[in-house]
Amino acid sequence: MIQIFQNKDLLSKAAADFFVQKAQEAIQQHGRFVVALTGGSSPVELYKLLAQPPYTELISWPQTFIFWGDERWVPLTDERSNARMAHETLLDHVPIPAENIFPMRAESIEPETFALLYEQHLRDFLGNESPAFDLILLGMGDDGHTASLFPGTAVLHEESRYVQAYFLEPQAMYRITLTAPLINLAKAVCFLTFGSNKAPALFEVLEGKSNPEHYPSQLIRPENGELLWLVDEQAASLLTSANSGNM
Ligand SMILES: O=C1O[C@H](COP(=O)(O)O)[C@@H](O)[C@H](O)[C@H]1O
Repeated sequence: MIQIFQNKDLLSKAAADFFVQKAQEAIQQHGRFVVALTGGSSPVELYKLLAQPPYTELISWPQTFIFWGDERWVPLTDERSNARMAHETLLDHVPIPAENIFPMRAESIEPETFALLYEQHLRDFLGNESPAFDLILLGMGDDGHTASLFPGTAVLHEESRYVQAYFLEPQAMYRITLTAPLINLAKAVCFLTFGSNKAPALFEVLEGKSNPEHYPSQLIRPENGELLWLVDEQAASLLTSANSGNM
């Protein structure tokens, strides 16, 4: 489902409503809410909203468990860290126990080893049979990447591993990412996409030919879960109206 908003503020409010709804549903159904956060610029407003009333009071933070969809392999204090941004905008301002937060980073360990450990932890935490997050938040880059699933990378072809680390040559840094097979087990996946710079890729992802090698966001198709695209009018400017619902 695609929902189109006049601007980023309305989109972020809708994302906050969706987050609260998924948190309340999950806690009512199985006593906890397990979510993977996204990095980048797209979720900043959402995280700030979740840290404020009325949203923050509608979420049971002690029953909320935070993972990440991807990370830059940099120290948690580095300004490029997705976890640092989430702490600054959200996690440092809500009553969530530190032991409920699982950043994709540890010191004194190789990224590939860390990815294996993170995957094992997720399998233990979510259940090995079908490790399904209650919600995965995603952004989409101007090039159609999502999480750290970048165009032309081998990780796009991953079929069995749920977390992978690899060296991303153009950025000269390691990336850690959930893979498409794990993301597609989620009960709900929500993309946040705004700005005219995203319009060409959004058109290709949603209405272009199947080409996940160039537009990795096309890989995200939850098997049994809900897929929601929250998009602003600028990002949606190239979509046909048949594909969208304006809000
Ligand atoms: O590298 C990344 O980029 C994507 C998209 O970022 P945005 O700034 O366009 O929102 C993001 O979803 C991902 O978490 C991040 O590591």
